[in-house]
Amino acid sequence: MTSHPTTTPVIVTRGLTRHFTARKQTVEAVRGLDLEIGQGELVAFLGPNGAGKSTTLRMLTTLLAPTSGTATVAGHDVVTGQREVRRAIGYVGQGNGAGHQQRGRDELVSQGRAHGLSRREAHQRADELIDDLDLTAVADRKVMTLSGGQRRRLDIAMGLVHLPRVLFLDEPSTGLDPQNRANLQGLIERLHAQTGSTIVLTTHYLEEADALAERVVVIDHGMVIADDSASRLKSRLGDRIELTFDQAEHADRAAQRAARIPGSLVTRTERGLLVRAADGHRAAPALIAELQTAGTPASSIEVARPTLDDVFLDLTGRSLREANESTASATEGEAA
Ligand SMILES: Nc1ncnc2c1ncn2[C@@H]1O[C@H](COP(=O)(O)OP(=O)(O)OP(=O)(O)O)[C@@H](O)[C@H]1O
Repeated sequence: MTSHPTTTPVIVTRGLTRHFTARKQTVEAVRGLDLEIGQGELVAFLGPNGAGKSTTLRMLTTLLAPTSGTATVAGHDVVTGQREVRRAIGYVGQGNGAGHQQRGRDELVSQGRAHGLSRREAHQRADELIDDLDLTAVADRKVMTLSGGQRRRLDIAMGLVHLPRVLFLDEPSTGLDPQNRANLQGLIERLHAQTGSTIVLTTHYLEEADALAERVVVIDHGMVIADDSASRLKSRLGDRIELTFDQAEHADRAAQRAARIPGSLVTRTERGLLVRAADGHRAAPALIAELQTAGTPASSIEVARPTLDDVFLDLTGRSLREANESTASATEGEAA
């Protein structure tokens, strides 16, 4: 289940663990993470709220010390080589990094100066980033007047000022509308292609992990439960063919026929059959034709390619979409 980087690892964790104790209760936020991420990979940590994604990121960015285990980033230990790690990385947290009253351009220049660039270099770098992150029209406005999407782009620009080898983005598109989310994803892909730097982001959006990441590390209850490309994770599960029949004996005969589809897994349902097969979408037309010829036609058929939510459901017995929705409504309830 684990995919190994083909390039030199830039992030390595061994048994990385973090516990929190609050009101005499211990929360095992991250439980023994073993990961290797290669130079230039674009990786998404995907998991429901509270899975341990941010805690992992905060340990990798030296903001939080591990309870046990080790992690190295760009060859430096996150505990003993904090300063070196910080120099090698950019980190964009969930909050906004730029000051509200400042202009975006000034914030970028100050950030460059803080990283040791000369005034001229800092201005030059700010210009480049404003261009790269589509901020030209708004760079001279006060940060507080920017839209959510524009602020996220400015935050990412802030994280990139010092040309980091590794960029960490904690839930970059949370709170953005679908259009801005899509724009931001396009931008992250473009940055990755342009700079070749390693990008690690956390998300609980299935579509985002699917569309963006070359590698999806699925985290649940503080542990890695799957680690591969989205397409491989899904293809292992197989397409889903759902057939319904007017007569039970037709379904019986169809089950025998469907069992001959290579690698298929056939289950009887109340009204028919559920078939899982790697190339189900290709096998389905022949199956329908055969059932028709045999005089046992299906009354309806639905073919669906698996989603990452199906993968999560298969691994945990829970839907990630529902897990997120229930946490969101619980949080709204608390806030009310
Ligand atoms: N400072 C803290 N004190 C106590 N518990 C904490 C603290 N930080 C995180 N936790 C707990 O650790 C667990 C993992 O939290 P974490 O923020 O890493 O999850 P996450 O996967 O990033 O979730 P989200 O998508 O909501 O950001 C949760 O149960 C959370 O409540």
